[in-house]
Amino acid sequence: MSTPLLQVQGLVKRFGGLTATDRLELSLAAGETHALIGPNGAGKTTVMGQLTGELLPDAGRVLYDGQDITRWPVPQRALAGIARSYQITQLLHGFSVLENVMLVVQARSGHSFGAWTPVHRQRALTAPALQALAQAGLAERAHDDVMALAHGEHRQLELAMALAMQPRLLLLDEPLAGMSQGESARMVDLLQGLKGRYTMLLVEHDMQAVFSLADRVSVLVYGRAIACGTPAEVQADPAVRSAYLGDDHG
Ligand SMILES: Nc1ncnc2c1ncn2[C@@H]1O[C@H](COP(=O)(O)OP(=O)(O)OP(=O)(O)O)[C@@H](O)[C@H]1O
Repeated sequence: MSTPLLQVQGLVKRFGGLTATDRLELSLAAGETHALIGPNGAGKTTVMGQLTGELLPDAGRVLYDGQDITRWPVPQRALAGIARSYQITQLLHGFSVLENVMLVVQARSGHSFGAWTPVHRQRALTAPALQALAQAGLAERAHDDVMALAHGEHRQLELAMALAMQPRLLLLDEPLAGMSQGESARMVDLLQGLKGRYTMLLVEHDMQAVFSLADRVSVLVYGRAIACGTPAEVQADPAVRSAYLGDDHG
């Protein structure tokens, strides 16, 4: 069996007396879509933060492509291909959708394009930015001001910006949050189209979406993974049903 793209081993994160991540084990094969679910406060966002490098664990290791990245800072992980898509509050207003994504491409490229002619520079940034927008279903909005986007399109732009990082591991933090039914269905379709091309870790409260998208699901309760398996296995697990899916409540 090939090395998993992501391995989380014995991860622990404490906030004072609270153990938000409790000896977590997680493994994602390359190309897998893995959902992390659990009730409010279970520790899902805290895990995401430790994968991006925004939070440092108190114990345990994070291995990415076989390398120990536990202490790597955020930019190093991003350049290695770990991208997080979550609600971005700092879009550049007054700039187009395309220009906002081009800035991500420029940051990702790691150089200033100083020696390039404007035409070459423009092309080097535009083509990958347009490709990311197309993958996120926003190509036709490329030249509109970001302010003109509807909520669902805003979330698509966040996905495009994560894709512009050319990730191998895509961390999706509640991509359906606040969406209408129609917008959710569109986003699920888009994510369905990305399946297999990226390794994805999905945190999401919409169970219908989770069970339709994920190859495997890990269930977190009080920071601990109480179950991990296919959507069918997890839905049938008695511990999951009583702790999370509300079996006890009919
Ligand atoms: N910076 C922090 N300082 C102190 N406690 C924190 C901090 N961040 C999270 N917590 C606590 O850690 C626990 C896990 O929080 P976390 O946000 O990771 O849960 P979650 O599963 O993402 O919840 P939700 O589904 O509501 O987003 C919660 O009890 C939360 O209050």
